[in-house]
Amino acid sequence: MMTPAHRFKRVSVIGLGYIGLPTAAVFASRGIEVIGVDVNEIAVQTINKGRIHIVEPDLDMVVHAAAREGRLRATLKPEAADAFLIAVPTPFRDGHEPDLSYIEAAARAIAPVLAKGNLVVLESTSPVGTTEQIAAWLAEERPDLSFPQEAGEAADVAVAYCPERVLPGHVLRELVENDRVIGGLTPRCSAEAVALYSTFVKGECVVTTARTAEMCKLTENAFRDVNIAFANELSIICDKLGISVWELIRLANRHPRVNILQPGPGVGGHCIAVDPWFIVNRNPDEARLIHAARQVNDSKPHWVVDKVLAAARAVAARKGCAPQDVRVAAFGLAFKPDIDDLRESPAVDIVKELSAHFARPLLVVEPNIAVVPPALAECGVELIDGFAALDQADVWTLLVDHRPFKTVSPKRRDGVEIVDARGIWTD
Ligand SMILES: NC(=O)C1=CN([C@@H]2O[C@H](COP(=O)(O)OP(=O)(O)OC[C@H]3O[C@@H](n4cnc5c(N)ncnc54)[C@H](O)[C@@H]3O)[C@@H](O)[C@H]2O)C=CC1
Ligand SMILES: CC(=O)N[C@@H]1[C@@H](OP(=O)(O)OP(=O)(O)OC[C@H]2O[C@@H](n3ccc(=O)[nH]c3=O)[C@H](O)[C@@H]2O)O[C@H](C(=O)O)[C@@H](O)[C@@H]1O
Repeated sequence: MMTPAHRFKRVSVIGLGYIGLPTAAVFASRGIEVIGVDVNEIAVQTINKGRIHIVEPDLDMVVHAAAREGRLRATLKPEAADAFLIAVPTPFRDGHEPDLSYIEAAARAIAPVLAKGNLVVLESTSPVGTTEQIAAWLAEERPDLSFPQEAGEAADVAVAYCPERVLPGHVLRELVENDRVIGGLTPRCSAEAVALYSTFVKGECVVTTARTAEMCKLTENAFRDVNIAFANELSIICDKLGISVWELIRLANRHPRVNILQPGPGVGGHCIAVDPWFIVNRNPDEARLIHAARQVNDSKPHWVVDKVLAAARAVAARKGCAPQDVRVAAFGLAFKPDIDDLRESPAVDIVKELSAHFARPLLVVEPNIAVVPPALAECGVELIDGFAALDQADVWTLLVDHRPFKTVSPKRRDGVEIVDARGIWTD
C-alpha cells in the first residue's frame, strides 16, 4: 500500500546537525512545513535567524531561503507533526559500546506529541535492533497508542529505519541523488517511509527490513574501513621493504579487478572510525577481520609519529644537536582533504603526540582553519599562515593532502627530511 506523498504536510527533524539540518532544509525546499528540534539552544537560535552553525557548501542558502519563507522553524521542544525523523549522534562509550542515549532521549521526547497515523524514522547510524528498541521506548511512553511490534500492520504509528549515506562536502547533491535503503518494522511502515522520502529523493528507495537496513549502513562503512586498512598495512610493509606504496598501488590497480584505496595517517571523521565497532561490539567472535581493520587503522597515527621521531634523530645526528631541539612542521589537521572538520582527525592526534617530544612548539599549516583548536593550544602548537615560516623546520610531516600543499615544488623541499603520509611529496 503506497501512501500519497502529500500526506506529509508537516515533518519534524530531531537533531539539526550535519545530517538533520540539510535534510530539514531539503524537505522545506519541497514546500513541506518543517519543525526542526535540537537540544542545542545556539543551533536553534542560529537556524531561526536563517543562518547555519555547521560547514557544508551551499547549505547556508537553502536554510536561509527556508527560514525566510517560514517553512523551516527550529525549536527546543518537539511539536506535533505527520512524520518524525531522528538524526541525533550515535557515538560509542568506553569499550566501544554503542551509546544509544541520544536516540532514547529523542524517542522519549517526541512520544508525548505522537498521534495516530504518524511515521517515525530513525536515520542515525545504529546497531542492529535499534529501530525495534525505539518502538519499544515509544510504546512504553504511550500505552494509549499501538506500535508495529504488537499491532503489526494495524499499528497506530509506523516505525522505520532509513540510514544516511551522504558524503560531507557533497551533502545537498547526495541527499537528493543517492539511492536510499528503507527498512520498516512492517511492509506498511516501509511504504510510508518510501512515500516520505519520495518527496525529495531522486535515487531509488529500496525496501528491506529494519534490521537489514541497520546492518547495511554499518556494512558500507566497515567495507571502506577494511579497504583503507589494507592500504595502510601495505604502506607499512612497503616502507620496510624500501618500495613506494603509491607506485605499487597505481600498478596493482591496473589489474581489471583490483581497486586498492589510498594509505594515510589513519582513519578520521566520526563515522568510518566508529561504525564498524557497532558490528564488532555485538559480534566479537565473528567480526575478526572488521576488528583487525579497526586496529590497523587506529595504530597508523603512532606509526607516523615513530617515523617523524626517526627523521628528527637523523637530522640531530647530522647537525650535532639533541633530537628534541629539531624543528618539526606538520601540514594539515583536518580529517580529510579540503575541509575544515577536525573531528576524530588522526592528524590532530599525531600533532598532539609529537608535541610531547620536542622542546619548541610544532609549526602547523592548516589553510582551512583560523585558530588552533583548544586540544592543541594547550600543547603550544603554532599555526603558521603560509609556507615562508616553514623554512625554519628540519622535518616536514605531510598529514593531509589539501590542494595548496600539492603546489609546493620539489625544489622548495630540498634538504628537508620528509615524512609523507599521503604520497604527494615523496611519490
Ligand atoms: N555527518 C555525517 O557525515 C554522517 C552522519 N551519519 C549519522 O547521522 C547521525 C547524526 O550525525 P551528525 O548529524 O553528523 O551529528 P551532529 O553532531 O552534527 O548533529 C546531531 C545534532 O543532534 C542534536 N541532539 C543531540 N541529542 C538530541 C536530542 N535528544 N534531541 C534533539 N537534538 C539532539 C545535537 O545537539 C546536534 O545538533 C549519527 O548517527 C551519524 O553517525 C550518517 C551519515 C553521514
Ligand atoms: C562508505 C562511505 O564512503 N562512507 C562515507 C563516509 O564519509 P567520510 O567522509 O567519513 O569518509 P571518507 O572520505 O572515506 O573518509 C574517512 C577517513 O578515511 C580516510 N581515507 C579515505 C579514503 C582512502 O582511500 N584513504 C583514507 O585514508 C580519510 O582521509 C578520512 O580520514 O562515512 C559517512 C558516514 O557514515 O558518516 C558516509 O555517509 C559516507 O558515504
